[in-house]
Amino acid sequence: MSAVTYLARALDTPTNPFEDGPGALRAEEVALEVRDGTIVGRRALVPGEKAVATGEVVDLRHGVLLPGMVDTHVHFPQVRAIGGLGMPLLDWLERCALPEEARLADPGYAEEVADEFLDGLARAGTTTALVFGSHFASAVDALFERAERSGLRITAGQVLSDRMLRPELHTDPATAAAEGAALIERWHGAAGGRLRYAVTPRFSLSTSEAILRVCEELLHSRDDLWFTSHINENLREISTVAELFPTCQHYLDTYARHGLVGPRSVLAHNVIPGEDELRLLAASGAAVSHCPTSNAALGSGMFPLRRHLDAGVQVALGTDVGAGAGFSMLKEGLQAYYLQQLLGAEGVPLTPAHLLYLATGAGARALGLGEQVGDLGVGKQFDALWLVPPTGSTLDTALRHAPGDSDRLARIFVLGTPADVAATWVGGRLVAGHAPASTTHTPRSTHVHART
Ligand SMILES: Nc1nc2[nH]cnc2c(=O)[nH]1
Ligand SMILES: [Zn+2]
Repeated sequence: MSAVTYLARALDTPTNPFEDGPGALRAEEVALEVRDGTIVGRRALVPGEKAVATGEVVDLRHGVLLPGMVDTHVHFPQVRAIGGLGMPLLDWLERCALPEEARLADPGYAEEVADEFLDGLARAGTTTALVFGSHFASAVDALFERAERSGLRITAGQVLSDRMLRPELHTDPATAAAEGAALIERWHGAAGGRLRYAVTPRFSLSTSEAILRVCEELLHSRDDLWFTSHINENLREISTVAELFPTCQHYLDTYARHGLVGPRSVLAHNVIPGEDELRLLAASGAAVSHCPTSNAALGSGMFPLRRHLDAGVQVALGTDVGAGAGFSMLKEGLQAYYLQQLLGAEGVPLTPAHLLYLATGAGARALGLGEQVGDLGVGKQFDALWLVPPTGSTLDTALRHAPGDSDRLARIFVLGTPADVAATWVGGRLVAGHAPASTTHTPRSTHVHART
């Protein structure tokens, strides 16, 4: 891949606004020089500057460029189950999610769902995702095969359970160990490290000690595998787990005592955590994936962000498709804002910079990719989404009349949808939508040759 210079009105958060304040928002008209997918140069432009670079130039300045979104919790098999409203978690699982997940026993069905799932991520501007896989090894293979072709950065794994779901979703220790080892061997580190494996018990409610011990063996079979599961989402779930694990101090202990909680662990929800669980999460370096639309849809509760931040727990965002309301991380950021507003004095006032960080840099760091992705600085991959709202749309109007950069970003979170994402790149490769034709500037000539 040769060098391309993108001219863009870029918004990103290279530092953490929870530490540096809303000043962490960087809003610049820039020339980003990208070579082999890496941003090798970044130069602020005088607004409206004309011919600015030699070589291939792509002018994106009639839209807004954001870093690619990082979704830290999203279920591959549930894309066709989105929109199941009116039920709390365990009823929703039984009546909405699990019947759909059982259909992925059919490899052809799983392949179709994998395509819809990855397409949904890319169209929403998501470039990196920690994906809750399928109970069926064949479906996990289908997901990784499609993910390899998609160009997206996918960490995923086989979901393991042996009780309380549906018989066809249950496994046994020997099968889980053999299938997990084969999937790790085949996929962990594939596509130049763009694909990684995560050991994934569904949750302790449906995963016995025997399977959690298999998770422990699998996780420690390599030194760089990932771990993800659910925790503390719903009161009935939590009380059931306490009955099933009477010797555990708390829900997190059911994972921690098998060595499953560490710096490469991401736990979804944690809506109703105990103080000792927050302390253990912070001490272990694990991250929590906050899934706002899912928590609201299932009536799970109001995420205690303040308590997580005070305890020093890493927090990132997840869509939790299909309990969540689709692939849009903009919608998750907006819902996170609403939840904290509704918490009043106990809430955390979130500025647009906080929302952008939660949807990009926080997820990158939670997934150990903070050096590679999460913002549009020199040395990072060109993982980006280009927002171009339809002319005359409300977002188009709102952006044209935004009084400042932070307002522009706020309006993107309030009004932006995947339909406004005109293009998505991963490592400089277009993975969704269309980019403008590049023009080639040669140092000698003054005219340019448009290239399709
Ligand atoms: N939101 C959510 N919580 C879960 N806990 C166990 N499985 C699930 C799931 O599929 N979605
Ligand atoms: Zn989930």
